[in-house]
Amino acid sequence: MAQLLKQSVKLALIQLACTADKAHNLSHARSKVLEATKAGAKIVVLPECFNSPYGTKFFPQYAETLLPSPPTEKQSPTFHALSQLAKEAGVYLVGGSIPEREDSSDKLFNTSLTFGPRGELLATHRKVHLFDIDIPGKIRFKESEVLSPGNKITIVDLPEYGRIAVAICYDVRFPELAMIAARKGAFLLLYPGAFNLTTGALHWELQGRARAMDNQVYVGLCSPSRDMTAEYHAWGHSMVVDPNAEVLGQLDEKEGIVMTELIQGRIEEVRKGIPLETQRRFDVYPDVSRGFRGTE
Ligand SMILES: NC(=O)CC(=O)C(=O)O
Repeated sequence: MAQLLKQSVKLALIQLACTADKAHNLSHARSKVLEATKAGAKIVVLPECFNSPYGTKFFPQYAETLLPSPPTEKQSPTFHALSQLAKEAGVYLVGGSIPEREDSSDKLFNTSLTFGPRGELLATHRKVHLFDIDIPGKIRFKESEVLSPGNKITIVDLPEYGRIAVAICYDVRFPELAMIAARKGAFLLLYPGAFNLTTGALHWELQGRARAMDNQVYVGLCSPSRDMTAEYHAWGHSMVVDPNAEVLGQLDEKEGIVMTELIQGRIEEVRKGIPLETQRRFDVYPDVSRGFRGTE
C-alpha cells in the first residue's frame, strides 16, 4: 500500500520576530527561510500575520489585495516576495498569513499563501474560524469585528512528498477540519498561529498533540516570537508533533527555527500499532465524515 509520505523530508517552522515594519519583516523572513533551506529544509512555514502586528486595528492598514491572481506588485508586495523566495530557495513555502482585502467586496480576511519551488502559487487558505474570545480579566479578541471567514478546507498536493493541509491558528481548535484533511490523505497538518499568554499555556501544545493523536498524522504549529512591547503577546513555542502525538521539537518564546525530519513510513507504523482507521464504527456514527475517506 502506498505510504502517505512518499519520502522523508525536513520541515522547518520559522518562529519569526515580527514587527510593525512590513519591509523589514519581509527581508527578515527571507534571511530565515534561506537559513532553514541551507540546513536542508524542503517545507518551510512562516507564522500567522508574519508581516504585520497581530490586532484588529492593524488588519485594514496592512491588508493586501490578492485577487485577481496573480496580483500586481503594488497590490501585494508579500505575494511577490514569497513567490520569489520559494523559487530562490527551491522549497515549498507556507507563507504564514497576511491580512487580505478583497477589492470587489472590501471584505478583509486572514489569509495564508502556499508557494511551490518554482514560485508558483499552490493554495490560498482564508482562516475559516475567526478568533472571537472573551475571557474576563484576561483577553478579549474579536477578529469578526473586521474580518470575514474563509469557507473551505485547504489541502495541497506536493508531488514529491504527498498531501498536506494548511489552516490558521484558531482553526486548530476545530477537530473536524483536521479530521477531514486526514481522511483525505494528508500526512501533515500545518497551522501558522499566534496563541497568547492566556490560551497558549493551556491549549497550544494540547491542541497540536490532540490533532496529531486523533488523526495519526504529523502536525506543525508556527508562531511569531514573543514581543512584550507589542499589543498582542504571542505564545511562541512553535512545535512539530509526530503521528504518535510525541513532540519532536519545540521552541521557547524567542525567535528560532524548529527543524524536524518527517520520516517516511512513520504514519503507517503508528497506525499499525493502534489501528484506529480500521476500528471506526461508522455504523454507530454514520453521519460523521464517512464520506470523507479516500483521496478526493
Ligand atoms: N489567535 C488565534 O487565532 C487563536 C488563539 O489565540 C487561541 O485559540 O487561543
